[in-house]
Amino acid sequence: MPDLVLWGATGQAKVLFDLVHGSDRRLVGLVDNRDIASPIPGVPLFVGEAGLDRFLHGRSGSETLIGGVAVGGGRGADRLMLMDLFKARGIALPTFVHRTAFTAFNAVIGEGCQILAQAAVCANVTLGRGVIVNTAASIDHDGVVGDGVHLGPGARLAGEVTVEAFAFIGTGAVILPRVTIGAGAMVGAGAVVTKDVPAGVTVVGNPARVRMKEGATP
Ligand SMILES: CC(=O)SCCNC(=O)CCNC(=O)[C@H](O)C(C)(C)COP(=O)(O)OP(=O)(O)OC[C@H]1O[C@@H](n2cnc3c(N)ncnc32)[C@H](O)[C@@H]1OP(=O)(O)O
Repeated sequence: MPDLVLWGATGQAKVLFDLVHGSDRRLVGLVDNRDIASPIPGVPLFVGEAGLDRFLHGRSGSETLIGGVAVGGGRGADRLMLMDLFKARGIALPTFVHRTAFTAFNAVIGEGCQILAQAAVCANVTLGRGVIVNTAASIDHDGVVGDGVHLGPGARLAGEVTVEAFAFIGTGAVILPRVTIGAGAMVGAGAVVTKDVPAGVTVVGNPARVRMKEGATP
């Protein structure tokens, strides 16, 4: 039975703990940059990289150690950086797929992805590294989703949608067919995106429009 260590001790850690519950993976440690109480009874929390190294040195037994990064929101770049930090210590990064999720036989799923309860990753979809497909989110046929993207709960991508690296699609957003969401863009919860979204901007509403910061000139 592999032992699992998670970086991140917030809601996403609770979700991944539930995902592995009853499986052959056993959560044995949490790491977080903050010195907080462990949110999971009986699972110790270690603080920062130094804490991770203390945890590793204190381990006994021969169980394989695997890692997961429980960092959600729009923090895809942090997620990939923390994955690399685990890899540098020889900790493998499996993909987590909830038992109720659907993944097509020909979907290509990158290292360290998290596909949560009732999510759907459909035919010919490609996911990069460290992608979160949150609860009941779906990516229809031929979707291409870049590294570190997060699709929030219930987000719906129609066919042939592209989401570039580190974009964050909010809860319940809908992306129409063949649209491209640019790198690092943020799609607000509930938005309906009908046209391509440039890199780095935030869009909200139906139809989705770029949200201007106060004082910004259009
Ligand atoms: C399991 C999980 O929970 S995973 C996490 C999932 N998280 C999400 O889905 C969150 C997605 N985030 C959002 O939708 C955010 O509201 C954002 C990114 C669009 C905007 O966030 P902020 O920049 O902090 O905006 P802020 O809350 O200050 O609101 C600014 C204005 O935009 C409006 N607004 C904010 N979000 C939205 C939205 N999704 N749709 C329409 N309008 C919105 C606000 O009402 C406010 O309007 P006002 O100025 O007229 O009062």
